[in-house]
Amino acid sequence: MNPDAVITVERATVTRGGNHLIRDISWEVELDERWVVLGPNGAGKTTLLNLASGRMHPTRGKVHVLGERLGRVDLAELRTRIGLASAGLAETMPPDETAFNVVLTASWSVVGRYREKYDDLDAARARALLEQFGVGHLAERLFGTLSEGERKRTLIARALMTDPELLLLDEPAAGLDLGAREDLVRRLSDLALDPDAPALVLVTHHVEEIPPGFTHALLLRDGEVVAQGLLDDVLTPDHLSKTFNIPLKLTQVDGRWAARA
Ligand SMILES: Nc1ncnc2c1ncn2[C@@H]1O[C@H](COP(=O)(O)OP(=O)(O)OP(=O)(O)O)[C@@H](O)[C@H]1O
Repeated sequence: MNPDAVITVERATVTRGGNHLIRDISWEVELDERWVVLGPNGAGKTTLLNLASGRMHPTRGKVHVLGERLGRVDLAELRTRIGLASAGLAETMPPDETAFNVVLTASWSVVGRYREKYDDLDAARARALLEQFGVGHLAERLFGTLSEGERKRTLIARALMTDPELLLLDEPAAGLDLGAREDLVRRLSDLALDPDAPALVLVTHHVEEIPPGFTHALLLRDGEVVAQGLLDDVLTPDHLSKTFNIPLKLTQVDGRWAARA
């Protein structure tokens, strides 16, 4: 096995109720890579992320995450090594905890303060991460009172709290206004360019949301791979048109992509 691989998916198929959510997918992510998974609604992006985060097993094929084979490993232990930020996770956060506690409690893999002990280093890390994602001034605000964009940034800070080896971001810019999206893309670009950052996988529907510094892309359609590899090789008008089933023009300016019909 490749010692640098953090995710290895070998011919994985996931079937539910007779439907293939993904079909015969092979994919490898190495520790210094930053991947974008791009595709239309229903393409299988979240399913692939669920495999990568140990939240789902393949019906057929093999998946290794951080050197562990899914199905043969304690998933609770594995998940502490993986940071995940998704809309589904946002809903499980207690609205009456502060943003600071939402980040801090990740160290115990819990969502609310109870009797766990946190030391000063944990508290300092939580504050630094909130600052890094531009929500340091909201540390004492209740999570339920934060805007969509502020909540998303808080959850990315939470996902990084345990210093994970792999960070998975499921549509982090969905629902954000233009200013909030641009701010988030810039912060994710800083993260992508940081050599000490974990391996990154970002799921999105929009090429406009790809932060500079991302290195690879996987394009999905109907549960199958249209193209995958280095971002510049994969992001072509032809591949993108096939992925979204509509003729698309693609431009790249200052490291940012844009697509239109
Ligand atoms: N439990 C299930 N049973 C049957 N079909 C399912 C199940 N879960 C997901 N699907 C279907 O599998 C396909 C892939 O779903 P998935 O959520 O992975 O897509 P996605 O690319 O993340 O979509 P979106 O961009 O809309 O979030 C969809 O057509 C979805 O309806």
